[in-house]
Amino acid sequence: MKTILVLTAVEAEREAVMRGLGEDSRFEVAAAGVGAAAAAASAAARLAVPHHYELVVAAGIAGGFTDRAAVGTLVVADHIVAADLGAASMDGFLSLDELGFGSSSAKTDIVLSPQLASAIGEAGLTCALGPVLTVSTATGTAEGAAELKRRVPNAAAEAMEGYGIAVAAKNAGLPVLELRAISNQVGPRNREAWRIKDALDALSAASSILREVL
Ligand SMILES: O=C(O)c1cccc(C(=O)CC[C@H]2O[C@@H](n3cnc4c(=O)[nH]cnc43)[C@H](O)[C@@H]2O)c1
Repeated sequence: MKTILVLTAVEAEREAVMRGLGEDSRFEVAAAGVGAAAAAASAAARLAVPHHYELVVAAGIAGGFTDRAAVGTLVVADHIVAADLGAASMDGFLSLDELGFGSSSAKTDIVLSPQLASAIGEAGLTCALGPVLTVSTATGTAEGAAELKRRVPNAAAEAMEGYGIAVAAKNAGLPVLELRAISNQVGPRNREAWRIKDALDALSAASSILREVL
């Protein structure tokens, strides 16, 4: 039996995922640190063990785009997009793809992602299936949110680790999923409005469904 690696950013998210998964020896859950670099380094080090893993899951809380994901709801990524990785120009942002340096978008598992989103919905929770952006700087203004929507019009959420985990998974030849619970809206920064406990509770509930689906 192979192992499913679940990576969160911080310990509170790891504990929330563990609460949902319960005692299931198929899963290894670790807090990798905040940001794509920490997440990629941790994922790559773990995935260096040959033939041990079958799937990698990025999980945690996230900001939701107001038209796609409200606070307390869930998002499953169909694509993971490094939305601020590229170059600024007089004509606007240029992605890695436009620069000819590869792709800033990674596709998540084409079967499991919609299955997980549907199962979460059938359990009575609200779940969107759509692009989850990976950013180095959390958005803090309405203009910033609008610019990200220009780059990825159907973006559902933004977080800070997914693309790093997706690159490590791809390099190891493994599929990837991203599961996010929405703690705040993407837009003007208002840390007091973040509903972290609600999001962590939603993450636990969704992790329990993840266990059933896999
Ligand atoms: O303060 C706490 O108790 C606490 C508990 C759990 C998690 C946190 C975090 O701050 C986690 C940071 C993590 O969350 C993602 N995130 C959440 N909202 C956004 C956002 O609007 N934009 C970008 N990232 C967001 C991100 O992946 C961070 O790594 C605190």
